[in-house]
Amino acid sequence: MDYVTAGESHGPFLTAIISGFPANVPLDQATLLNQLRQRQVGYGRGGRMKIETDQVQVTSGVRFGKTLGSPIGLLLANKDYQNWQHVMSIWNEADQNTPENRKRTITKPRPGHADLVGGLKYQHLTDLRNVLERASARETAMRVAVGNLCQQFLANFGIQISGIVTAIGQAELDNKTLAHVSRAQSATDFTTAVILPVQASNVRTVDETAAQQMLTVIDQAQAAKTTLGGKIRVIVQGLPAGLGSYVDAQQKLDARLSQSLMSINAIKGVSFGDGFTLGTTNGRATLDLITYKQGQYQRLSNHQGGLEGGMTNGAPLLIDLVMKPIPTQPTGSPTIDVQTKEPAQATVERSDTTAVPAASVIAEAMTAITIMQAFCDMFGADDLTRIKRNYQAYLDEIND
Ligand SMILES: Cc1cc2nc3c(=O)[nH]c(=O)nc-3n(C[C@H](O)[C@H](O)[C@H](O)COP(=O)(O)O)c2cc1C
Ligand SMILES: C=C(O[C@@H]1CC(C(=O)O)=C[C@@H](OP(=O)(O)O)[C@H]1O)C(=O)O
Repeated sequence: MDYVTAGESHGPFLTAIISGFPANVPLDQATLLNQLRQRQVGYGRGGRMKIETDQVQVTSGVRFGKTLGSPIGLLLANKDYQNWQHVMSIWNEADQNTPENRKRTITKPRPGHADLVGGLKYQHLTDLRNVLERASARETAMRVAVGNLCQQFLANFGIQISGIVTAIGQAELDNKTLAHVSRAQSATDFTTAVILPVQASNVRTVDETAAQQMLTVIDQAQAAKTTLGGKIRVIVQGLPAGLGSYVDAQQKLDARLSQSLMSINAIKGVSFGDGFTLGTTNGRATLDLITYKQGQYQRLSNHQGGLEGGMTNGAPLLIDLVMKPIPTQPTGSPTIDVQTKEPAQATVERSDTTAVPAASVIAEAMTAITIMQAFCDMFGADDLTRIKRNYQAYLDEIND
């Protein structure tokens, strides 16, 4: 299974083509649309999210609610395109010289964005909009759609992925709450508790008090005309041991997950299990000791985050991400105009105060894509029933 997306932030559509998605997988449209909505509604988003109501259309590869095994086409209209038709004109060269377009031409690169280096690399210095339109995180709407189809596939095997906000700026979940959501004493404890964010808060965290603090720091940042980043924990429950491999660098699942999660805009770090604290702990305290109970190998702890040697070990995956603060500052930031080479203020368009809640949804999607790829590598990718048979045979073999 693989996919490609296309689309500019203010262009007419985002599109995706997914190839190699197995046949006969039931898909639910409401689940797909709800996941897209989750990406949009996070507290701290700017004006753009008031314009859009992301509604993805499935254009191929699905019939009567089930996949056909043929490429799945997805189409998502940017409502904001109505306001940008001339600026984003696809064929009409004359549109380049309208006063409206001249006003929207960008020559003052924003630090923290792809603007400057993208302009140098692709020869777009006369209008950096040619860079930022694709570098924008708008494209992640389509990745969430692709990822949700993967989540729906994985649900057939009891695999559940939760992306939870653990910090926004200084407002952080306390250690006890963090431990509660992810560091139970044995691997089996995890499978009983499905982790869901507190829905009402719109910050996708798991604790009401922390949610209130997060809302407050977002309001404070907005009032102070600055922006915030934060942290996210992704938890994957219900995994079999053995996804990924130790035999080739490219097959290592921790490496593949890192690549896919780091590809989310503004994510600056990924760690697994106890992560960076492993570097300051002694070895004995970090081992997840092995037991054998009721015909299954189990672990007494989960310091490694469910991965050993590039493979899942049957414990839940625990992945932490850090997101930098939104780079565009409401008051602008000093830069250099690439036409005049003179100091200038970077271009400011409307912007989010924070997008950590949205990124937690995108993180679920990227994790689902990578896990599904590893799953299909191992159990096949043609037909759901056959994949289920292969999966069951493997479980019977390793659990005997
Ligand atoms: C969901 C989401 C929304 C974002 N919204 C904005 C925004 O409104 N303004 C902004 O400056 N950056 C925003 N970003 C971050 C930029 O896209 C990102 O920092 C930029 O493309 C540079 O990429 P890098 O930070 O990965 O190096 C957002 C990121 C995500 C994931
Ligand atoms: C459009 C989305 O996020 C955008 C990501 C983004 C950026 O620079 O990454 C900048 C903003 O775009 P605009 O300039 O149109 O307001 C965000 O709104 C989205 O998440 O769907």
